[in-house]
Amino acid sequence: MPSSSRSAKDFFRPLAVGAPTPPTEIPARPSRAIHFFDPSNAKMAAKIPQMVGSVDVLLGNLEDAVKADNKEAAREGLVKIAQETDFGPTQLWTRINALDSPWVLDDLTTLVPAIGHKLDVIMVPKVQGAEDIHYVDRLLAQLEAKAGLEKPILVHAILETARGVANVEEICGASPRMQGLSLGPADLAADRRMKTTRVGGGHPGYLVRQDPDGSGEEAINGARTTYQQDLWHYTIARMVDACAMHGIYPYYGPFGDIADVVACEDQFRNAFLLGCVGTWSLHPKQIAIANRVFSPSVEDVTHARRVVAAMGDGTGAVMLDGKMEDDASLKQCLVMVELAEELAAIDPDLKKQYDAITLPGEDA
Ligand SMILES: CC(=O)SCCNC(=O)CCNC(=O)[C@H](O)C(C)(C)COP(=O)(O)OP(=O)(O)OC[C@H]1O[C@@H](n2cnc3c(N)ncnc32)[C@H](O)[C@@H]1OP(=O)(O)O
Ligand SMILES: O=CC(=O)O
Ligand SMILES: [Mg+2]
Repeated sequence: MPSSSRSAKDFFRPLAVGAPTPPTEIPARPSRAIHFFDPSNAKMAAKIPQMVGSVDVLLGNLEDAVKADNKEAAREGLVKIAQETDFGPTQLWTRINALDSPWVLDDLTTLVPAIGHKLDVIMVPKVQGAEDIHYVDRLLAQLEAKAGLEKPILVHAILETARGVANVEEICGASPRMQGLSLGPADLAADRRMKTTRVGGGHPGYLVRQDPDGSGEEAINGARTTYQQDLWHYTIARMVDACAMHGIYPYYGPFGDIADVVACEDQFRNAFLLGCVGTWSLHPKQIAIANRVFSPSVEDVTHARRVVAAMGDGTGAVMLDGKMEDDASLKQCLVMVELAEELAAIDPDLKKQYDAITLPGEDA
């Protein structure tokens, strides 16, 4: 039973007469990169139609990073772009302003009637608890009913306050519209009073140091290897569990050091390995990084397919390359194979690479 004040029998009922029926399952649509753009920035906005098809999600950002004086222009700009663009296979998302801001009500009451039929997901920032999702859920149902929408708009929460992290499970289970969660490391760091000044990524001061080679002062002050740690491990791990428990999807968030494409790739990969399905892209050059990292490698898909083939009916244990494989490793391999199939369906380059895989005993 979802963690909600609604009873199980009411959970999937529309919250307004005439609103579309909420989904009982959230589709696993590829969303490796959620690419942010400011619809009030003419140069950026002009690039959006050409980006369709090259990125899984285009997100018109209305919140932080849009100047207060441009909030209305951003909202109107998004309406125009959405109305004039055929998004084909690319999803259209928006990030609305915070629920306590002076702009959010107009965001929702403008966007849903104007472009609700094109909006796949609304990202809600600074979500503190289930009550925030309940508010958006009801308002969306009312607006969808009024606009005559047939498909419910999904909701994505950014986890970027200490209270939000403490309430992560109830947020994920607050509505059948919940599509997923993103980490908001910049706001979260501020809210937690962390002593960082960056937008995501690691910090050279957050480390562990190799033990001294002996007990004297010389050993203590001598050369000792240090290992930088991931500041976001705890929060991402909590997000992944909460999302998996509720059948929704976790994402890393922003990586603000646009020039450092290497550390960006590392941060994205940590999130991918822990269970995230995608990340944000703030600059066009981060899209290729996200697409690469959040697509299983040909080597991993090859191995996964070999395990699937070796495991026959999926039970028991077999040896492959000197390693034991059984029902549980098979399940991990199926995650990889299914993801590869989903991505191949929308990415012709990946499809070519995955289709070229041949297993021992198969014809090339
Ligand atoms: C903590 C958070 O809330 S994170 C989420 C909020 N932040 C954002 O959404 C930031 C989005 N990104 C941006 O605003 C910009 O990319 C910035 C400010 C980071 C860098 O912008 P610039 O200094 O203009 O980058 P740069 O000069 O490399 O841009 C190259 C080209 O790409 C365009 N471009 C830059 N970012 C984007 C983008 N996100 N989408 C589309 N086009 C973009 C620029 O307009 C420029 O176009 P041009 O060649 O026609 O002049
Ligand atoms: O909104 C994102 C963040 O890091 O804050
Ligand atoms: Mg934020």
